[in-house]
Amino acid sequence: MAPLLQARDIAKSFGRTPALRGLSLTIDAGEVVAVTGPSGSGKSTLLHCLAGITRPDAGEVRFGDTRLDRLDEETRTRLRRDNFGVVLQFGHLVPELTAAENIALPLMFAGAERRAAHAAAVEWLGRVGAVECAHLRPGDLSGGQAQRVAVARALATEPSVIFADEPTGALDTIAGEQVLARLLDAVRSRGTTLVLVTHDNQVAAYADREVIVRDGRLAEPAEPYREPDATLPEATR
Ligand SMILES: Nc1ncnc2c1ncn2[C@@H]1O[C@H](COP(=O)(O)OP(=O)(O)OP(=O)(O)O)[C@@H](O)[C@H]1O
Repeated sequence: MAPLLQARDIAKSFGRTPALRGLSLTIDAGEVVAVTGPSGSGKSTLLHCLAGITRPDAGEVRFGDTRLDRLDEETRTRLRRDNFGVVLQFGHLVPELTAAENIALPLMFAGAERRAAHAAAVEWLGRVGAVECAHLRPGDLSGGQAQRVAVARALATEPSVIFADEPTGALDTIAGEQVLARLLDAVRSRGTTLVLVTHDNQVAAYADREVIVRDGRLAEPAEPYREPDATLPEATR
């Protein structure tokens, strides 16, 4: 399968603080990849580079055949809007708009007429189990409801990749599991690629693959493959 997202040897510093120090990662279409690692190791910076939000200081980032790191701001923004969905730790919904309007907004940016966008928004709220929230404003939603709305908003434009940065990090276990289950159901049934930053091993366990970031690089697998000890009898190897 052709890789959908590729980072090759990317580096990024903030002032004198190196966040990424030569990291390479390839993600195939339809993969669910969990990005884990210690606090401050560079997970969010990696996500932002892959999503074309941050431009790395060095290295390459590809989405399909397109070099994201070479695009100008305007083209990158358009590409992001057409292809990527983002879910952050605290939904980042527009407080003045209802849940349905929050979801309808990106659909209208993408060219949908208001009434059709609203109907689609309500349908998406149904799919994430939050249809009762349609007319509520973010201030009246629970944390779990707000994250479901944020998930619905990210999914509604039918992006090929969803980038999620600690999407359940602010929720209790049960609410977090429900949000995650809806997100995973939706991406798996549509073949959407999901890049999920999490510090939670239980969340990472739902992914097809876990990559660990340490000090701005990918860590070696925790338990690298070891050759069986040839001096032992076969049955005990
Ligand atoms: N906008 C910024 N300005 C200055 N320093 C930054 C900025 N973003 C990240 N950094 C620094 O870069 C390093 C990596 O940060 P990053 O947020 O990518 O790590 P992380 O693994 O996602 O951390 P956490 O799990 O705590 O969210 C840290 O030292 C951080 O302080």
